[in-house]
Amino acid sequence: MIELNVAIKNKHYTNNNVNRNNTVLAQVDFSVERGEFVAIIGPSGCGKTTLLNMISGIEKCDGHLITYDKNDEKKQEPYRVGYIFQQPRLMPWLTVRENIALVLQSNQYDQIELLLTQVGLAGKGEYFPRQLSGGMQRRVSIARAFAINPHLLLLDEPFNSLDAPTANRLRQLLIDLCKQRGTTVVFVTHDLQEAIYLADRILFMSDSPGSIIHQCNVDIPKPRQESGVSELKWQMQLMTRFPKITLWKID
Ligand SMILES: Nc1ncnc2c1ncn2[C@@H]1O[C@H](COP(=O)(O)OP(=O)(O)OP(=O)(O)O)[C@@H](O)[C@H]1O
Repeated sequence: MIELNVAIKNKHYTNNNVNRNNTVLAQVDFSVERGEFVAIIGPSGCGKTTLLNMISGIEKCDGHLITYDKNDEKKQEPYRVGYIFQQPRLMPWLTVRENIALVLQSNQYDQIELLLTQVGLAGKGEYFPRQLSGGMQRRVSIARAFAINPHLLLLDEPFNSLDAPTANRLRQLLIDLCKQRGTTVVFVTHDLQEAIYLADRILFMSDSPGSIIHQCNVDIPKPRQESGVSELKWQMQLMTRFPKITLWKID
């Protein structure tokens, strides 16, 4: 069953200061199945964040078609989209618990402890963001996104600039939470190995203006081992001539 349909003819920004239109996306068409984990990979500046912003509704997209599935058992509820940004974007003056409570109704606060335990932050609810490491702050942003139990979760290079073991632990945490809840995911990255480790399907974006130029299913059982991921990475590189590769080790 289709969860998300995207049909964007083109998206441009008007940069008044240089009196120019900048076309960022052109002919971006794809669908995502319910419960599917799709990674979108492309070079810096090809429009990945813009695409997520359009899907989430942060960015206006008049005339484009972005439709969500309102399936039977959930159709009485508002459609919920979670978004994990490149930076954790926590409110520095609020505690961990208060940062998560921001997205909840007061009758849902009892979930917070369970979420903190699930992301490995039991007992850290009264800490302020400045008292946490970078990896712990990302865990809070993951807990906050899952707190609304999203139908669709969008992630924009959420594990950038973390050391490899921390990033690997958070990737596994993401896989576990999505599996438990059956969350549909669109995950943006510029790291092919990360995409292969996480995704059921990878969409490759061209350089600016961005459009989808290839797609590949990742038919390796999870949990994925480093050898299988590396082998598929080289095959995909050959097939797509995708130039930007970051190597990291799966532990
Ligand atoms: N609000 C804006 N106004 C004008 N131009 C913008 C705006 N937001 C993004 N752009 C331009 O759109 C293009 C794509 O930006 P975007 O952030 O979507 O790319 P990206 O693929 O996510 O890049 P990265 O991987 O480096 O994060 C860039 O040329 C950028 O300058």
